Amino acid sequence: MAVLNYSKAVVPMKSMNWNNQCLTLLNQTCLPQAVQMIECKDWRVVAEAIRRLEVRGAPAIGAAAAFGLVLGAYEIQNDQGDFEHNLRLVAEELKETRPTAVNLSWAIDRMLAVVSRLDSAVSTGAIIQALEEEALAIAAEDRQVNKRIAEFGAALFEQTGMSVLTHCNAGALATVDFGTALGVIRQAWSEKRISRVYADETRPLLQGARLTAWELKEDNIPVTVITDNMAGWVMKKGMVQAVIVGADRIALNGDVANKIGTYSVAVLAKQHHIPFYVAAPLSTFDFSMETGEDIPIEERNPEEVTTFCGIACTPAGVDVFNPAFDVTPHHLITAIITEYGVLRPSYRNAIDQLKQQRGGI
Ligand SMILES: CSC[C@@H](O)[C@@H](O)C(=O)COP(=O)(O)O
Repeated sequence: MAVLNYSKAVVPMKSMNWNNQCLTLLNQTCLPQAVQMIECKDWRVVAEAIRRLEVRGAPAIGAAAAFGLVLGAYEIQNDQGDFEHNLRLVAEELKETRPTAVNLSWAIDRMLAVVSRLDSAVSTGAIIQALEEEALAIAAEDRQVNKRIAEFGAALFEQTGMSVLTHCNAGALATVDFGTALGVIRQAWSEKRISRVYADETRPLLQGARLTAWELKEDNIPVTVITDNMAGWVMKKGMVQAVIVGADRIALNGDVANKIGTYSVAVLAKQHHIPFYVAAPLSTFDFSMETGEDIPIEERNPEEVTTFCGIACTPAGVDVFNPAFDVTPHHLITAIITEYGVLRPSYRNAIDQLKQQRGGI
């Protein structure tokens, strides 16, 4: 694995780049202290980067895994045995890197569907080319989708100069570019509808304090970082007029899995009569899941909780519970902003209507 350190001036704020059979990832575990790129020429490096959260955020891990599969295809092209069978083994390993964000399996399934559609007589080289084109399409579409989400979402902020609260990081880093919740914020800021963002620090891995604050500062959007336990007081004092977050998986009834702590923020927003918005592309919807009850919740290494910046902050050997996500029930969600428009309760009906309009999804 090659690691490159960049000066700030030459880094476009994009989470990844594909060039000449190499996926370059902006290493998010190093931010904000260092801007470091990881060069992935082996699909296993991509898989490890997803596991370690070097690349993270639902749409970003989907796109990274798609490029990972292309790297896998290049590697196995001269192997003994059936190419498609071996490709599916790589696909399975990539899919298993993180369980909650459905964009990961969505992207891998979309890649495999390309292979299934091709004539069986087609050469391995042509299959790889088709896979590479599909991965590039997934990445390119992500930006366009986020721009559409941003336009629909910004219109929800009807006054000028509003303050909003966000949790975790649903920005350019968490997508290929621009972001979902932070995309809406970027757009609303440019239209002067939003004047300040409160960023929950988002324990245990500080995606809010490290990543959201970094992105917003780079864009000169005023941001105030608060610790997670301050959100209620900030709402009580009337300091925020809306909450907007991203999502990792949305069930048919509108239940939303997102970074641990999102549920608490939604409960607080309800108590303070503050609208709670979710911004997510259709690739984050899991149409096979009736409710959020069935969404698999990733549990991560206890060390993420027992240490802070590498220093032990609990007694050795203490029991730890470390779910990376929680599920916010649909009744706490004011609206879900997608690239096809704003969905309002009942989400089941709204999703059905969307399906009908699009002739299936
Ligand atoms: C547009 S990103 C939406 C979500 O993926 C994001 O809010 C989130 O929960 C990310 O969790 P992470 O564990 O950092 O991958």
